[in-house]
Amino acid sequence: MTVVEDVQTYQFSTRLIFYPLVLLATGLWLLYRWQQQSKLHKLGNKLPGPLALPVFGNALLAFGKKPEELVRLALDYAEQYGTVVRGWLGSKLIIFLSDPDDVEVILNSNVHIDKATEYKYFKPWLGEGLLISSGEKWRSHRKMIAPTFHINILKSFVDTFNQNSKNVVEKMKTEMGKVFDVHDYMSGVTVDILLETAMGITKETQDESGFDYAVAVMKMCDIIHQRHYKFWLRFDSIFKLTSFFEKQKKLLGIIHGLTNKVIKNKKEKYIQNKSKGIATPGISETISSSENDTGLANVKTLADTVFKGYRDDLDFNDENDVGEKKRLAFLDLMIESAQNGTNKITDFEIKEEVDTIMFEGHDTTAAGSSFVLCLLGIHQDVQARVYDELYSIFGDSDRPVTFEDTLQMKYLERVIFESLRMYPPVPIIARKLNRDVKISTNNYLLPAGATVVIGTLKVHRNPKYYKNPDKFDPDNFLPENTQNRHYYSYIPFSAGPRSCVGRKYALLKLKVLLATILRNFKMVSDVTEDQYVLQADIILKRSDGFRVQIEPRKRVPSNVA
Ligand code: HEM
Repeated sequence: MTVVEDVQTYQFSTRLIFYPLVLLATGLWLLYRWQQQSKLHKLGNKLPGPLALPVFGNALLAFGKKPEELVRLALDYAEQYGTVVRGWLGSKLIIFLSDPDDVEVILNSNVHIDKATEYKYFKPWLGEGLLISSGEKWRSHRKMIAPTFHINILKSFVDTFNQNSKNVVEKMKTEMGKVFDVHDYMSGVTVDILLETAMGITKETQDESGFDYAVAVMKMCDIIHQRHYKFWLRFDSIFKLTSFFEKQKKLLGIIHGLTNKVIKNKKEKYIQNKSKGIATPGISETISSSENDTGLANVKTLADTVFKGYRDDLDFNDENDVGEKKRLAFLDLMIESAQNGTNKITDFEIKEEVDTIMFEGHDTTAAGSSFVLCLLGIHQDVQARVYDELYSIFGDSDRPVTFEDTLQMKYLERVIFESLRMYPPVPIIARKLNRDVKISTNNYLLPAGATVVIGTLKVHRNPKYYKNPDKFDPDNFLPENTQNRHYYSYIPFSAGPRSCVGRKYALLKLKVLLATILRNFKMVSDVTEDQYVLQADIILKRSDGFRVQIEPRKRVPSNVA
């Protein structure tokens, strides 16, 4: 090659690189200028938050971080910038809120009820079930599903809660004297309970697939969580090229395998019964009359005070009980509605709702109960008080828990509430703003198009509402401390029209399950709370594992033991 040819080749390859680079830089600059002019950016940039880079925004802050490091990062920013923090994920505006007044504006609204676009990663798994759906579909399904967790239906579940709690106690006995992860046991038992209660699948027709299901759910949550904070995984085209996609396919095979089997069994049973002229058994009649006999109708629980200001449909459902309706458990109602056309729901929609309830109904309570057991292992004085309360109700008897007993478990209830305060199983709630909204902090105007993220963990640790917010203290829920507290300073179940439909189910189940475990075992833990490594997955977990030990419980008051 001659020198002239050399120079020509060099000039040609330089142009080949130079011009596309200029074009790309101009494109990015124009995009940046356009972003700066838009209303979303103008209003977004008035909010406090870390310095954002052109085009990337703050996306690189999460780069290379492990899930457990993200909790610390989020809390540090909240510390630095206050109760309103803005972040840019590229051109996407994310606003973190943690002041109860601001939280109330969003959660108590009938306008800002659409879930953030980030929930779309759940779609291959949950479809458009209640957790994700919006508009008329959400409204009509919520109206149908919320009453299936009516208090009268829940009372009929108490025997099943007892039986399964006893089963898990038997299984846990094999761990005596060892350090073990109690979450494994709580996952298994909460899946079994859901299958038997909400889904109406009897023990005889269950197999071991419940545990595989629970493990698959945990792994699926991890993939979805990674898609939230690793921005390149947000693009389906890139995600499909990664190993996560293949893993997700396998996990969904296990998860949907179980839910499809559950629906198929139930449907076959319904059709069989129908051909024999047998109607699906309802629930209300027997329960309403037994409740009146014991005079329990007016007994108020801590939940009645704490959640009074939530203004959701759960209390309305209970207080406006006509008493004569035939009540059906969740899946019975879905199947019957689809078969006889009383409520408009297709087979595909039933599947979406079954997947949603199976997930929301087990993983949350598995985390909730595991946190309580670990905390009691640390706070022996609190555990002794819980045990004494249980002893005063049951003495040394081994009898099962009744619904009436649960109404007397006042201290255990405070312990559960305090644990849900410090370690809320659902650590964030995210909404998409379809309209501009003014919040009370500095009268900020949050623009339509932004994603609002409510950091429950932060809301629950506000020193204005909790004297020692980082200290585990069940007395935070003494009547004198709850009476005048801002309702939205405690939102483990969210609040307003999109609050958790399973709240009452969860609290009743937790009482029966925990009471049974604590009547049989003393929890011990040598891990202190400041050693917990929290992982703000979809569900809050300890990435160091829920490690505890158990000792056999002597059935005598704690000061005699
Ligand atoms: C300790 C246990 C539980 C906690 C802490 C909890 C918490 C929550 C929270 C915070 C939400 C709102 C989520 C959001 O807006 O992104 C929610 C929604 C929901 N939960 Fe729960 N939950 C629990 C147990 C249950 C149970 C046992 C069930 C069912 C059996 C259930 C079913 C649902 C459903 C279907 C929704 C969606 C409601 C809607 O959007 O209309 N949850 N839960």
